[in-house]
Amino acid sequence: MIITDVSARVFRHKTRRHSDSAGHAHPGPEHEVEQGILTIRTEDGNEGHSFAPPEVMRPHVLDKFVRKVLIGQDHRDRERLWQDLAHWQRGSAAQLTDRTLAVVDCALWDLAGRTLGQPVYKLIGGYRDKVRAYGSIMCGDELEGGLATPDDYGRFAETLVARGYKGIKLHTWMPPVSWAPDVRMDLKACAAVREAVGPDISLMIDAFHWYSRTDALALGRGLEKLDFDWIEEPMDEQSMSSYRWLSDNLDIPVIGPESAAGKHWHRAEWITSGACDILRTGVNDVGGITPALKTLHLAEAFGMNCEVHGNTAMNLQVVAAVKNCRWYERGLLHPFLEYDDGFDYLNALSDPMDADGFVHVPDRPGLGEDINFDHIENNRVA
Ligand SMILES: O=C(O)[C@H](O)[C@@H](O)[C@@H](O)C(=O)NO
Ligand SMILES: [Mg+2]
Repeated sequence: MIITDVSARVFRHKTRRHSDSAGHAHPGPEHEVEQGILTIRTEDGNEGHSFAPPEVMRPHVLDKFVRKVLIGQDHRDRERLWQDLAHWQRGSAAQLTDRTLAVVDCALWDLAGRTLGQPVYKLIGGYRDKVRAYGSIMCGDELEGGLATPDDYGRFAETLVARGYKGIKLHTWMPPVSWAPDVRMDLKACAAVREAVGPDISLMIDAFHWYSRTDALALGRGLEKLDFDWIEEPMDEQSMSSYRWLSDNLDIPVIGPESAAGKHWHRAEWITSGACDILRTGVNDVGGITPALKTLHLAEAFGMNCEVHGNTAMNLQVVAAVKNCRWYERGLLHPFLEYDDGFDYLNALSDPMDADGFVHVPDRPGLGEDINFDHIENNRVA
């Protein structure tokens, strides 16, 4: 049970996903990128693993903070280990981030599951073994036949419904797209999708994240006419009062915060201030599975749903362990990419979806990732 080692490996894998200057993903030519895998090992030889960008588990962070908290401790004491790391953030000169807390917490949950031969959601307390997915479309682009026009979105939405999705979220056009942002174009894309899929598919938007209050209001009013289920991150989430103002002035549910710092503590303030109608959390956004569960349970106490941000095994395990979350966010999707091809460092998809749009939680232990360790060793860079 005692943790004896915490290590990071960095390896290369191939992908066609590229990040733009705002960090949003778009398709491009196949290239190699670096990925990190954190491994926590105990005295009896059991291991837990979690993936994250290499900088999140760089030597300085592991040496100065993570190893000092974990080594010699009982790996089952996840709550205390998480609290100890979270308390060290204040005095870490901003070097110990929520993303590092997340990868450590996820590796500890994976370790617990692999040690006991159980999936994480069963350790938490399972609620379901499959969950409806919404297709989360990439931000718009200027690629011919990609997501360059409202009709492109409409055509792609038709293919997603044919694949089985019963919900679709549009990330619309944002800079560095040359003419973005544009509320009218956002609404044209949303109208094209509603026209293409009909009234029975749930639709949501995740818009340009820095609209003014009046632009966000105009967008929301337009979406109400298209019967969208929620409006997400149309303004800077650091202005909670702007979201309270928007929620007061719109009928369409406002969801958030996704990217605002402050973990479950700040999300409690969003609830009590009336800044959102649906809460939002994400394993990477709040520092792990442990605080993501705290956020979901907080929302439940207020009679609210809380939607979980992002795909990947760790978010699926959390969604499978709660009732007050309608969807699993499956993406990001684009006409030029085949999401079901997965990654070359995993032997199987962590979020397989059936023809009815249900994602089935893998019955594998821990986070449920079928890791290709040969690929990792054969492509190591550190
Ligand atoms: O901002 C991004 O990187 C993407 O939009 C990403 O966070 C996306 O997954 C999202 O916002 N989902 O809600
Ligand atoms: Mg979002």
